[in-house]
Amino acid sequence: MGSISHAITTLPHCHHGPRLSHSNSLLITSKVAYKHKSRVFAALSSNNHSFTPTTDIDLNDPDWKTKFQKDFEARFRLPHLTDIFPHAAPIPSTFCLKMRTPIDGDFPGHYSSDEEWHGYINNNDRVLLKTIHYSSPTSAGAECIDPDCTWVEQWVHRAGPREKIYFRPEEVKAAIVTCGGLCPGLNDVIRQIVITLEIYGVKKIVGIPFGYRGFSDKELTEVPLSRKVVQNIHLSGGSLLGVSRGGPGVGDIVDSLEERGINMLFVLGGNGTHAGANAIHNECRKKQLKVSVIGVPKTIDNDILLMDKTFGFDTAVEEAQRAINSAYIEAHSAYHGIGIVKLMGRSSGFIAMQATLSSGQVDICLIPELLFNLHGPHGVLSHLKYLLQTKGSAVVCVAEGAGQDLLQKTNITDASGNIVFGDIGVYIQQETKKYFKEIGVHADVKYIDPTYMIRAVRANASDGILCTVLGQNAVHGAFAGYSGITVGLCNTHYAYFPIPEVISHPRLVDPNSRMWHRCLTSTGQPDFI
Ligand SMILES: Nc1ncnc2c1ncn2[C@@H]1O[C@H](COP(=O)(O)OP(=O)(O)OP(=O)(O)O)[C@@H](O)[C@H]1O
Ligand SMILES: O=P(O)(O)OC[C@H]1O[C@](O)(CO)[C@@H](O)[C@@H]1O
Ligand SMILES: [Mg+2]
Repeated sequence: MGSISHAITTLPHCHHGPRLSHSNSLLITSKVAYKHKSRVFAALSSNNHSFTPTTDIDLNDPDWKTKFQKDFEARFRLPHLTDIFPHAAPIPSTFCLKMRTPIDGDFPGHYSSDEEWHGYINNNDRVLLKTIHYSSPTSAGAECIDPDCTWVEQWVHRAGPREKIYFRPEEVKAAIVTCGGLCPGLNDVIRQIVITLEIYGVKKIVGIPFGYRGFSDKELTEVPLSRKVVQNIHLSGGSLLGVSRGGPGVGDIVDSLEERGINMLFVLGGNGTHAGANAIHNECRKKQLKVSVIGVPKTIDNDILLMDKTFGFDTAVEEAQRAINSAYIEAHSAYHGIGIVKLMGRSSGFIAMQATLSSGQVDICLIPELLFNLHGPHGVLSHLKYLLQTKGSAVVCVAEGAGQDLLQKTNITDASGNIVFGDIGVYIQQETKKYFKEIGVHADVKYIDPTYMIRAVRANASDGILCTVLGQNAVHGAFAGYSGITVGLCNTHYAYFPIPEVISHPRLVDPNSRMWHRCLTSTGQPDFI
């Protein structure tokens, strides 16, 4: 490890660099990381496509790179039904776009396939996880494994239809469940899963109402799904099936799967939902059940690791523009106007950052990843005073998880165990009013909280496409025999990931990334510390 500490001591210090908020230090798990926490955080943990090795790397070992890649390949290997059913025999895929006239009746021994069709993905196809070769750990947003930033290819599995499948469509009962909070695009994904299942020839498709709770609540009954039922559901926001937090334990869910005869489960949700999906997958394995559990990441917060973005995020950013623009108009039209907009983002400030970048109307963007002071000579309030003096008005965009250290802890959790935050938007509004009154400067403060309005809208065009492809790939993954996996966009391609790899911690905005620097360039804000 000597070489690492040498490299780290030669790193230049950024005098105006951002102070990382407390949550970031929790992410540092690798041996490499102990040496220089904040830099390695930037190098390994938070970026789009970074990851932290589970095993220690001995960089003095001349073979470290090969070992690293072997470890990586093993970690990203997709769990498959043949792991527990080694003799499971595949059949030719029933998914073929060349001969797609559905066969009437009940599968008379042959499926609509065409051996000449070349539309399949080979199991050995891979997508490159990281595409930038950083030449120095000091490069903005650098993700390096060793001090020389050695180029190490990291490949993940390409998503899509396989030539051989491990389920006979007539033996499939597929279920879809949507959990957690709402997110634009849920209906688009449900719709596409149903449509694709039907193309494979599946007839039994159901929706589980109101998240995992639908597995245990006897009052709630399965929703039969078909192309006809889902045809137009993407035209509205929300979830056809309903969502919930909390609910039954994994054992009860798996018992319910068995009782209902469900052997394909599509789970749409965020970190918590995916943790649940992985536990369901593991329990099914333990009980030797031939069930495929496939996740589709759903979070407007965009806090799932390794993916370009999650569905609903683009729509959220777009919708946030309306609130920011209103805040700007209000602030700009008032004498010494200050507009404050709170956006979602429990631990990740992606919506606030991107909405700020996109609007061009924000002067101060506050995210959970970075500590800030409200009061004091370098605090937000003193900068607001400066903005009123120089520009006449100001707009603040704050993520809901930002500045929680400034608020009284609530010690309240929701049904899923997530901490209920104090309202940072209201707090900033109140403190701003108080501050300007105290210093005798007029300020007209307007506060906008559009959070639930943003989450409830239907997906925009770009999310509509993302949802469509994710939904289709979820079904391809299940028929291919995988389980305990999720699907995501990776450098513009679609990939399958083992669930634990994408939820080991929430993906965060990297304060050393170019994107955050661009945001700072756009707002012109200082560090508030
Ligand atoms: N570690 C876990 N293991 C098993 N199930 C979990 C776990 N964490 C959460 N769940 C279950 O997953 C469901 C959704 O969790 P949660 O409310 O945290 O939403 P989420 O999937 O993270 O989505 P969101 O992004 O909206 O927060 C709940 O029903 C919850 O009980
Ligand atoms: O009020 P609810 O349903 O708990 O949802 C709020 C949470 O949902 C999220 O949008 C994640 O889905 C977070 O940003 C937010 O904290
Ligand atoms: Mg969550």
